[in-house]
Amino acid sequence: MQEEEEHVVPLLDVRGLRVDSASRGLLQGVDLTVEPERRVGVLGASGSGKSLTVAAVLGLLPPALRATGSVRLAGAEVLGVPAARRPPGARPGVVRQDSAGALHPLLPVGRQLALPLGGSRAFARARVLETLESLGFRDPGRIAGALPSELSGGMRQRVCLALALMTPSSLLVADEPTTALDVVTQAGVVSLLRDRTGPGTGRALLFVTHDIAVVAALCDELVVLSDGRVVEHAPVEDVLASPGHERTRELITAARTVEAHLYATAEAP
Ligand SMILES: Nc1ncnc2c1ncn2[C@@H]1O[C@H](COP(=O)(O)OP(=O)(O)OP(=O)(O)O)[C@@H](O)[C@H]1O
Repeated sequence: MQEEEEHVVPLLDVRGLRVDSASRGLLQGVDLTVEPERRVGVLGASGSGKSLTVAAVLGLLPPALRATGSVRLAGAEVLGVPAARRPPGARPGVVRQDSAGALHPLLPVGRQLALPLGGSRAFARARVLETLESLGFRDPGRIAGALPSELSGGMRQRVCLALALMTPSSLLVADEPTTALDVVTQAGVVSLLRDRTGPGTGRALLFVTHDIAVVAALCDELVVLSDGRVVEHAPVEDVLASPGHERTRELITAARTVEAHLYATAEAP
């Protein structure tokens, strides 16, 4: 008897995604899947197509660009459908590099966090305080009453993560969330993302970055984009041990060079 192959339905299934401007092709047919509770890193040099791919997943492509292909999220076709018109499960939570821009500047963060929640005010407040506390805020009541401008960059990034966790979607999209942070704060955000996504959490992660070291610390799989195409998609440890594409080798070599330089600088008298 033939052994039955395990078939996992992807949570996110991007197929043949092309994005064209009036003058040229920007994405040349991106294929990308994220299975439930997996953490997938998307790596690529500047201009390789990471932001456009994420924008298509989030429903944020600029109207002047033409997109074809398919983006299925939690069973729904969502290519070209803005987040507000999608079923709740197909509106991913998002954490971006620009935490200040992602939050309303004049609304206390507790009120912003309560917006996606239904139920009574007391229920929403309890849920907000509990989420803030679970993300390491020692005085969640004070944070809930603060304006975004009254928080540090790292604190704002944790508030954005709290906001993303309020959404009912099983996909969290993180677009360069640690780039603007110092190394210690960066490590804290990576560790929170690791706790809140992956096996047993009910959430998968699509993590976009330039930083291969962060992908190695956080992700199960790595997708490498180059010139608007996926050139490699494999488990992280396999890619690091034996990169299958020239572009991946370049990214790994570049990361090692930076690391070696940092060590040399740190050890210099
Ligand atoms: N609105 C737009 N109109 C025309 N071209 C665009 C637009 N947005 C992006 N592009 C082009 O599409 C290509 C991919 O851009 P994208 O922003 O996805 O790259 P990226 O990998 O996210 O780069 P970075 O790491 O620098 O953010 C680039 O050549 C970029 O110039």
